[in-house]
Amino acid sequence: MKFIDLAIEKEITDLSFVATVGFFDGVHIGHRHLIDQVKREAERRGLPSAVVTFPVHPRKVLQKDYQPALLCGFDEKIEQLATTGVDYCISLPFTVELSQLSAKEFMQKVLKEQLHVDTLLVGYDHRFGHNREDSYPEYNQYGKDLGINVILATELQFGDDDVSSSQIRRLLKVGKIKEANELLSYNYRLSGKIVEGYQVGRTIGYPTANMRVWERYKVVPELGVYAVMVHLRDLIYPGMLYIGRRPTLHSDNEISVEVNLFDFDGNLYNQSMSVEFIDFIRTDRKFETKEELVVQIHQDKESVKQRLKSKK
Ligand SMILES: Cc1cc2nc3c(=O)[nH]c(=O)nc-3n(C[C@H](O)[C@H](O)[C@H](O)COP(=O)(O)O)c2cc1C
Ligand SMILES: Nc1ncnc2c1ncn2[C@@H]1O[C@H](COP(=O)(O)OP(=O)(O)O)[C@@H](O)[C@H]1O
Repeated sequence: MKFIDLAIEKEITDLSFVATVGFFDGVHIGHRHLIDQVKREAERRGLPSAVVTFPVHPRKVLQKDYQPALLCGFDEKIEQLATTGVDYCISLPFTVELSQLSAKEFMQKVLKEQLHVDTLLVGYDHRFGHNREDSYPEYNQYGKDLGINVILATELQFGDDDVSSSQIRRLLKVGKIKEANELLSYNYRLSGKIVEGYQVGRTIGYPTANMRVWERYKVVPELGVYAVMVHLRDLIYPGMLYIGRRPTLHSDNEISVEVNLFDFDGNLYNQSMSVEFIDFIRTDRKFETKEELVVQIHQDKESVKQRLKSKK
C-alpha cells in the first residue's frame, strides 16, 4: 500500500482512482467489506484502489474539547489498512474549511480536482458534506454532473450484531473482548511505557509491569482481568492483565493498567510494550485481605492459561 499525504501533495496529477472516503476507526470487518468492493471495482476498471481518510477525527477539528474514545490511532489505522490489500491510503487533513463544503463542492474540489477520482464507492449508510444534508441519490446526481461514477456499497451481514465502530467500543466497555475482536478481525491492543508503581506486586508473588498508555484517546476496556499476549522487544509473552483501581491494596482510586508476564523475570522499567487482549476473565473486586486477593490471582492465572491454550 502506498501512502499519500495531501497536507504535502496538493494534487495528484498522474493517477485516477476507484476510491472510498471515511474515518474508518478500527478498520473493522464492515470497513473491510466496503474496501473489498472498492478493490473489485478498481480491478474491473484497471485503476488503482484508494481509501481516503482523515488523520484526526472530524469532530475533534470542529470541537477542540471533543475527546472521542477511539479504536485506533492513525499509525495503527494505516497498519490495518495495509492488511486489506488496497493500493493507496490518501490522508486528507480535515479542516474547518473542508467541513463547510457541501457534498457537491467536496466531490468537485477534492475528489475530482485534487484526486481525480474516477469512481466513488459510498458506504451503505455513509453521509458526507456540510451538515450531512445529502445522501446517496444526491451523490449519484452530483457524480453525473461532475463525471464521477458513484456506486452504493452493500452492507455486511454478520449475525445479529450491528457491525460499527460504536458497537465495538460498546463491546469493549463491557468486557466483551472476543466479540469485539471478531468484529475487528484482529485483537484489540493498547500500548505504552512501563513505569514504576508502588512495588507491592513483587511482594505478593505477582510483579506487574504498570503501563502508562500512550494512546490516551483509545477505549479502555471494562475494569477487570484479561488474558493477553504481550509484545516486548520483538518477543511475545502470554500474561494476565489487570485494569482497575486496586481497591484492595491502594486507596488512590486511580485506574492502573498492569500486566504480569508468565515465565518472565527481569527489569522492565522504561521499556515500551503492546498488549493484545484475548479474553475477559472477571471484573475488578475489592477483597477483605491481601491473602484473599492472592488466592484469587492464583485462580486468575489458571483461568488465563486455559483460555490462552484453547486459542492455540
Ligand atoms: C491478575 C491480577 C488481578 C488483580 N485483581 C485485583 C482485584 O480484583 N482487586 C484489587 O484490588 N487488585 C487486584 N490486583 C492488583 C493488585 O492490587 C496490584 O497488582 C497490586 O496493587 C500491585 O501494585 P503495584 O504494581 O503498584 O505494586 C490484581 C493484579 C493482578 C496481576
Ligand atoms: N513476570 C513479570 N511480569 C511483570 N513484571 C515483571 C516480571 N518480572 C519482573 N518484573 C519487573 O518488576 C516490576 C513490577 O514489580 P512490582 O513490584 O509490581 O513493582 P511496580 O509497583 O513498580 O510495578 C515490573 O515493572 C518489571 O520491571
